[in-house]
Amino acid sequence: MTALLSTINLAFHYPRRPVVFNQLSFQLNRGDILTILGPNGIGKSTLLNCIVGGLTPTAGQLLMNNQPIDQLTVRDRAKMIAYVAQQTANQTALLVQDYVVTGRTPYLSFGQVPGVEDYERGEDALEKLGIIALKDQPLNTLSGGQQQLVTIAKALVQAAPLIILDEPTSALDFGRQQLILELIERLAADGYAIILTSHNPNHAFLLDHQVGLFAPDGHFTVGATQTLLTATALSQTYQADLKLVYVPELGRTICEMPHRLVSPN
Ligand SMILES: Nc1ncnc2c1ncn2[C@@H]1O[C@H](COP(=O)(O)OP(=O)(O)OP(=O)(O)O)[C@@H](O)[C@H]1O
Repeated sequence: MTALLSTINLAFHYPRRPVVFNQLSFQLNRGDILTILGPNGIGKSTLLNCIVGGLTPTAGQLLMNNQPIDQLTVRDRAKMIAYVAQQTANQTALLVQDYVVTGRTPYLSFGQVPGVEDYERGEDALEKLGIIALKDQPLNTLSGGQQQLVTIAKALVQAAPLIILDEPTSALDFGRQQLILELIERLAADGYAIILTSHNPNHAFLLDHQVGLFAPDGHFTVGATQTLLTATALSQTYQADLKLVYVPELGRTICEMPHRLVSPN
């Protein structure tokens, strides 16, 4: 079977800076979820940026359906990959519904304005994310978490088979985190492939698909959550003493910090 996305021996370094990653390979098919974990500053966003074309890998290949991604036009790439960058405050005064519908740009010809169907898709996405009530509000009047949900809605209307989410839950409360993780599961069940980054290993345990784990030396390993995420691997990754606990009520393992952060004398 042809993989939707293949990264083959990918390497990257910023100009005059050390290597961020090297010999990085993995494949992703429709229906797959890859949760990327790793310490701060290790290269998670850089890897995503290479995949979406914001950065050019210094070595290796990136293929989409066996075709080099850099041979796709910008428009075709946008039809294949929807990308939600790490959350920063968005100062645009566009109304939420008008902003979300810009996700339809790859499907519009030059100068064509979005039509009723595009707006309906936008409303659908806002409904899915539970924020339809915000549709007439200017984006720059929303909270960080609300903006994060809006940018995910924009990615959904792009209707690309690969959705890349850089820390999609970073600004969200517990309930909204659950909503996004459920949405990711539903999208995968509908045949989308999803790559997300997270600082919370429990997101990987909850999603229970594939994990991409950056070690502190930049080495990247991909595997099934249950196999790859051992207490030793996670403690090494985060340079912390972490415990894995099986919780019968949840029917799964969770990752926790030790009971006491500082032992009593
Ligand atoms: N534009 C840039 N120029 C030079 N170095 C950069 C640039 N952007 C990032 N870096 C460096 O590349 C490395 C990887 O950064 P990246 O943002 O990919 O890490 P990350 O794993 O996403 O981090 P975090 O979890 O903190 O968001 C870091 O050492 C960072 O300082």
